[in-house]
Amino acid sequence: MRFSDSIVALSSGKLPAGVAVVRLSGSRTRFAVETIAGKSAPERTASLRKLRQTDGSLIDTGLVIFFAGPTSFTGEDVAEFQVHGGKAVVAALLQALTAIEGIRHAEPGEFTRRAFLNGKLDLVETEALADLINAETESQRRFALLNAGGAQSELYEGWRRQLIHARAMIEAEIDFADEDDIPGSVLEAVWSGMRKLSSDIATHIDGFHAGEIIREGFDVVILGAPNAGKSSLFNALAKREAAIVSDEPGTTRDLIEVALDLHGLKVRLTDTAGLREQAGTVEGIGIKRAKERAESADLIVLLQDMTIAPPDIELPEGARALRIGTKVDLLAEEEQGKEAEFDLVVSGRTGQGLDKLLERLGELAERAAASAGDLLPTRLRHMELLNEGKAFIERALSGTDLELQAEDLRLAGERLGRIVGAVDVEDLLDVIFSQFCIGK
Ligand SMILES: Nc1nc2c(c(=O)[nH]1)N(C=O)[C@@H](CNc1ccc(C(=O)N[C@@H](CCC(=O)O)C(=O)O)cc1)CN2
Ligand SMILES: Nc1nc2c(ncn2[C@@H]2O[C@H](COP(=O)(O)OP(=O)(O)OP(=O)(O)O)[C@@H](O)[C@H]2O)c(=O)[nH]1
Ligand SMILES: [Mg+2]
Repeated sequence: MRFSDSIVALSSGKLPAGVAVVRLSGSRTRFAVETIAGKSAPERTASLRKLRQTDGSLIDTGLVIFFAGPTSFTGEDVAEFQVHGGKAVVAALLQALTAIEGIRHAEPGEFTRRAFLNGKLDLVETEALADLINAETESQRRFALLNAGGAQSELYEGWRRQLIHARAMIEAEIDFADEDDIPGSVLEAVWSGMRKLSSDIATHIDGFHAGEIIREGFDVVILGAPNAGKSSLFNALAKREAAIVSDEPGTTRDLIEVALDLHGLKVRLTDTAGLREQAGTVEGIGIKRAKERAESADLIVLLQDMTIAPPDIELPEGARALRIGTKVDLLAEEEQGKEAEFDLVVSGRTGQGLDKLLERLGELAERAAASAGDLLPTRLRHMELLNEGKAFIERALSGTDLELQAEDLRLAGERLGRIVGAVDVEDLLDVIFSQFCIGK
């Protein structure tokens, strides 16, 4: 595919920085390198050059790398200028490049969009590349890298090939039905293959939440009566004073969230308003939010002040909870039998039990998350298409008319093709590429 404009952007991060990478892609690339760097640059080799404005004045001395299309990231001619990472240096270089006819600033994700349109990446790999750039934890990085390398795409392409093969077998049966040279067992094998495929897709779909835990984080909500010590524990785990602590019951009203990295997994921890019946308007809203938030949590950490009688707190049905006794530092020696009533006891004041709690949270997150090599749907977009595809396979399986059954398998394959972008996806591209930053 040939685009009329060449595009340029700062591809490295926030300035000032040690070094900045300015990337250029498109048919004007060779000319731009000759203009700015004085002469052409050798392919895929860094050369140190004086970079100049069109009037001959020096912008910076930097490294230039040229990648000839189609064997480049975008599939077009690409050049990179690695310059000193000053704001004015980069501004002057971008100014000089965009002053060249046919070169303009890139839009967010536009380099990757060109890579996709030139067949360098499919849609699932593109989404995984966005995840890789946003990865903050080890598990996010490994998961994204696997899919950016095409593992998830290969799974879907394999399923699509099976569907195409099954259709071919059915078409042959339709065409030669009276010739008796296609044994009946061929169709039997086709349908048993489709039953297996449908169940493989179902298993794959079931893994979505495990993948979501890697991508979005394991969702832990702290609940308890007012003054139970929720915010104190929350701050101690977050290692900063993110929430206000006071001896006044009803201090916290809004949901407050921090992200922790436990065992290489993202864990989202939310502090909430203390649950009680008698509360003012604002506190009442906070309590409603706390309850709603708890409904969708992966884990509830239920806190109870060990020095007072246990309040009556109802957890959402089917919720997984850890019961934590707080303020253990205030417990008299003769009361220590109480500890047996809890999964763990802690003190936000002395720090007792915090390491154990973090360890437990990490273990539970690990258990709920997918393991590194698992292939899972990573977007609701995939889930919708997988569900639709599976429904078509099931309709084919329960059908009786070979023509209609073959058509259902075609529709199923079309849905899988939409996931990787092998069939018309024009309508999706803007959504997907807008996830990227400029320069990618
Ligand atoms: N300086 C720099 N570092 C970078 C990138 C970049 O664009 N520039 N990348 C950008 O994201 C990543 C590396 N990804 C890349 C992927 C493909 C090609 C490429 O030239 N592909 C050709 C040739 C492949 C080959 O020779 O093996 C191709 O696919 O045809 C380059 C970088 C990470 N590091
Ligand atoms: N001794 C002792 N005091 C604690 C401990 N944890 C909290 N406190 C005290 O208990 C009071 C309430 O603590 P918070 O952390 O604000 O309690 P909360 O559960 O967030 O309360 P609300 O936001 O009002 O629902 C404060 O005075 C804290 O200093 C603890 O482990 N030991
Ligand atoms: Mg609080």
